[in-house]
Amino acid sequence: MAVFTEVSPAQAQALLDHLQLGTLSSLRGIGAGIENTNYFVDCTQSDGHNGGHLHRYVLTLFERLTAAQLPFYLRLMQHLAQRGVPVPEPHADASGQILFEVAGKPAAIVDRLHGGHQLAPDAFHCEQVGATLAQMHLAGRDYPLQQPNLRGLAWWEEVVPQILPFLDAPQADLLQSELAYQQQLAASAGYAELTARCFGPIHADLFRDNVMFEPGEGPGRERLTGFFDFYFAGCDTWLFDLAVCLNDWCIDLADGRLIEERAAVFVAAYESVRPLSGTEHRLLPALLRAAALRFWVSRLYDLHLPRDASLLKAHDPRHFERVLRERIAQPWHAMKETT
Ligand SMILES: Nc1ncnc2c1ncn2[C@@H]1O[C@H](COP(=O)(O)OP(=O)(O)O)[C@@H](O)[C@H]1O
Ligand SMILES: N[C@@H](CCOP(=O)(O)O)C(=O)O
Repeated sequence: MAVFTEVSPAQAQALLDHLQLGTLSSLRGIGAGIENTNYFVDCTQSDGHNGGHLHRYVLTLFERLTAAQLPFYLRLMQHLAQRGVPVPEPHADASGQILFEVAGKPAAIVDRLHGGHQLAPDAFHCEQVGATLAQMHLAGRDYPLQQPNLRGLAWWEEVVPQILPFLDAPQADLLQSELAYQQQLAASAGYAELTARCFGPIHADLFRDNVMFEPGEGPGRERLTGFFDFYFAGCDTWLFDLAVCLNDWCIDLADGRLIEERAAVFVAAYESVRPLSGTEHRLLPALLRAAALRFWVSRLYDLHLPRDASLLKAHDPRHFERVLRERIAQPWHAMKETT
């Protein structure tokens, strides 16, 4: 069940009319979401010939985020799309508004990306995600809105004490010691350099299920069509975003081990667009630990302290416990480009 709020064709058409997007031809609820209500919306726009062109959009009704919280995310998508980053662009009305109300919920219409997820990525997929991630970071540098990463250190400090009673002793030790390690890191001169120079809007949740690919030329040459689901975005170090990606795109999901060849390709592609500084190279192992901790904490929190009437289906926290233990036991440095 992922359509939490029903939208009628008349309600969808009213929004399409307001945005001058054409005539509704199909409205289908999307089953995959766990957080918002999403519909695929197809419509035709008359060009005076052949019955018009088909345009494909996604209508999202926000079930958790409020109208006050949404501009940071939606304006970021608009900002990035207008700078050529492949992300769904929210459609604006004649006055420039991009946030509307449908069936009593805040709502937006964005472009539909072509293709589907690649849940078993190879080096070619990682190369494309790495390069596009760096492109996105650079394009976000002049984004004017500010919001911290709401799943960053301050949030870990707030929720770790609430989670600890649910853990066994080795888990509690690991959680506390890793939090202390990350607090020290955040207070270090190297980290201050990252926040001063290598910082901006990040996606912060760019897992395999938040990127689309479509078939390309030749077998195994799928082409990236875009990043989506920006609703954990915030301002943080670019290196944290890279670490989140490496911990999902470049690991063996069975045991959390980093697949070093794939990670090296990912980082090299990223650096082909934005080279990492010496400090970023030095701190990558620590940020890989931070990125593992972030999702271990959120998964523990969602499992043990679900929000009232939560729509979330909790993911398995043990996966990111394994990833964290791996990153501590086997720190990984990307080779620094020397050319
Ligand atoms: N802009 C988009 N283009 C194409 N498909 C999309 C787009 N946005 C969402 N989807 C589809 O809807 C599904 C659910 O979206 P998602 O953002 O993950 O929902 P939720 O936030 O509820 O988890 C995705 O897996 C994807 O198939
Ligand atoms: N990627 C996170 C969960 C975030 O949910 P999403 O489906 O909205 O991306 C995790 O794996 O814990």
